[in-house]
Amino acid sequence: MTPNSEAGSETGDLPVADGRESWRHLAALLRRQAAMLTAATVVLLLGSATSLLTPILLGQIVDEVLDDGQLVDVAVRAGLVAGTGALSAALLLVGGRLLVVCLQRALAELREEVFAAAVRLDQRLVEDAGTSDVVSRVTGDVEAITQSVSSVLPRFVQAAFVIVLTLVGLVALDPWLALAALVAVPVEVLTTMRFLRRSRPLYRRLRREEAARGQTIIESVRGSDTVVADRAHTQHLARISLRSLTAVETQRETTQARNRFNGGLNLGEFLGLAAVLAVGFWRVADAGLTVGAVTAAALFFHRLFAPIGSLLSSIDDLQRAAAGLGRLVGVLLVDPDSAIRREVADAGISIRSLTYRYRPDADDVLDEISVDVPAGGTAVLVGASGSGKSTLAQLIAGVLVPRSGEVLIGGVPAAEAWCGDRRAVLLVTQDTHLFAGTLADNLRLADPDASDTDLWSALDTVEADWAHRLEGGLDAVLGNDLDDARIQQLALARVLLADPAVVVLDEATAHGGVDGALDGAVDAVVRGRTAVIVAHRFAHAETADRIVVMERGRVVECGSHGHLVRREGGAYARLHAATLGR
Ligand SMILES: Nc1ncnc2c1ncn2[C@@H]1O[C@H](COP(=O)(O)OP(=O)(O)OP(=O)(O)O)[C@@H](O)[C@H]1O
Repeated sequence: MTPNSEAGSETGDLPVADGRESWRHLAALLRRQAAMLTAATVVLLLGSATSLLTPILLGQIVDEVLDDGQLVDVAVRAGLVAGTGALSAALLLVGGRLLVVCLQRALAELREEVFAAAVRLDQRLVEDAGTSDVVSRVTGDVEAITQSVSSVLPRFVQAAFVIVLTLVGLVALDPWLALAALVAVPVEVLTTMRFLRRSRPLYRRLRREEAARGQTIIESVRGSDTVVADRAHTQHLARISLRSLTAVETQRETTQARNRFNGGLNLGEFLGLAAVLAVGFWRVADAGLTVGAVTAAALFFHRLFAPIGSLLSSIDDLQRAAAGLGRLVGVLLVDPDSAIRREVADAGISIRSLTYRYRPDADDVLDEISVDVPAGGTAVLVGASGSGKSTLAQLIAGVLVPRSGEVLIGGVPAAEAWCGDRRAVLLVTQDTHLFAGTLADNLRLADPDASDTDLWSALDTVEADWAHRLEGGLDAVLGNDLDDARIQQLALARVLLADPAVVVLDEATAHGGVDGALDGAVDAVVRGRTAVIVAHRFAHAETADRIVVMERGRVVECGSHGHLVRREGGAYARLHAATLGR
């Protein structure tokens, strides 16, 4: 990973690309749209050039009127003003649209790359940085860039073209008038430099603070059970308020900076226009310049200001987009292959003195856990909601990495455990997700090389009889009408296809309902592997090698069903009795 130059300590370690890195990436994406980009540039240049004719024609109309010219000449020129105005508007519209299309295409590619990289990120890095940091990059930052790409950038490019061509026109009309117009330049430059110096760090701070606020909200919602149990509403609300207030305060500072910037721009415009009119007065009196020419120059200058204002105020949005781009490209800087792979000796699980907290400043949710599951054995985790079962399951699956103690699969840390070219351990949760595509697409995520026969065999093993009734079979496009239990069956079929040595099922049968419709599928998936099952019912506990009973992040009992259920007053016996009594 490249060093993180921008991410603050508050949001951990996800890198942010610097300007050069972001530009290099953007340029590579734009090169793929070279033809359309060239067409857009040519059309925009033509549109800007055509728009220059309007002030010249209006100046000529002024001279015609002052010289008592023919009405028909005035009318012809007025017609030309309307015609060139319409042509210029049409060209600028078409050029702007072309530009938006190629920028949107480039952005779509970037978004796909970033999304693909985000889902491959090391979970520990994501947790350290704060989940909401990743989420805000693929949502808020993408939104800031999309907005710039769709409206700000085309406006910026158009404005830049109009400014350059208008300056050329002004010099051609009368160099003294062009010189007078330059009075505005130092005011504009100083105002802009001051604004850039002030706003750049402000925008970055704002994005960080918004991410931190999002993270606090996510944590409070995720841990709502504990918040309610500990009666910690007030503290959590206070933390959210504090983070929100900090972000609002920074937002206020950015608005203030922007207002000062706009005031500076207006002052520059006033000084420049006054100078052009004063010099124009002198040039008409002493150098024989026509009133029409000075009118054209004043209009040129005035016209210059709309694009200058638009260009300079676009800088504001472009900076926000640039900050977002740096954060997006930063996700691409994380090397997904940096994860260490180590071959496991066998499929046994060994957990030693494991303690875990989600954030360095949070409380421990697991405390000194030590459990062994021999290769091929099954352990069932039971306990009240919030006791830490899912956290332990994720640590065993290597999705989370211990902060203290160890979780070993076949002698190597779970997150680094591989069997040949596959991960040694796989986690299935109750979060059912159907991926867009066909039945085969949903299954081949686990093994892209699986044959149709392999897919049918996996489906039959998890008792997914419904798949045979689908029109189109494996090529049937799956839709929202597939219920959660069926989607869960697909997840279990994927385990068979991925064929890991160790499987962790976190409430993976929850959608099977109380009658245990998925129990047969789970038995099939567990057969021949080491398994850890987080159970919401006791179906698998009765046949498991060992049951691990958890309370408030600790293991309070461990043993077989027969042994634990007979322990009078024991935690498992109580849970079991409570479930039967339901
Ligand atoms: N991503 C997270 N960030 C912060 N805290 C979390 C996160 N996930 C869980 N927690 C907290 O960790 C503690 C243990 O939660 P965990 O989900 O592991 O328990 P559980 O026994 O699986 O509960 P349930 O049966 O309700 O799923 C709880 O206090 C929970 O609020």
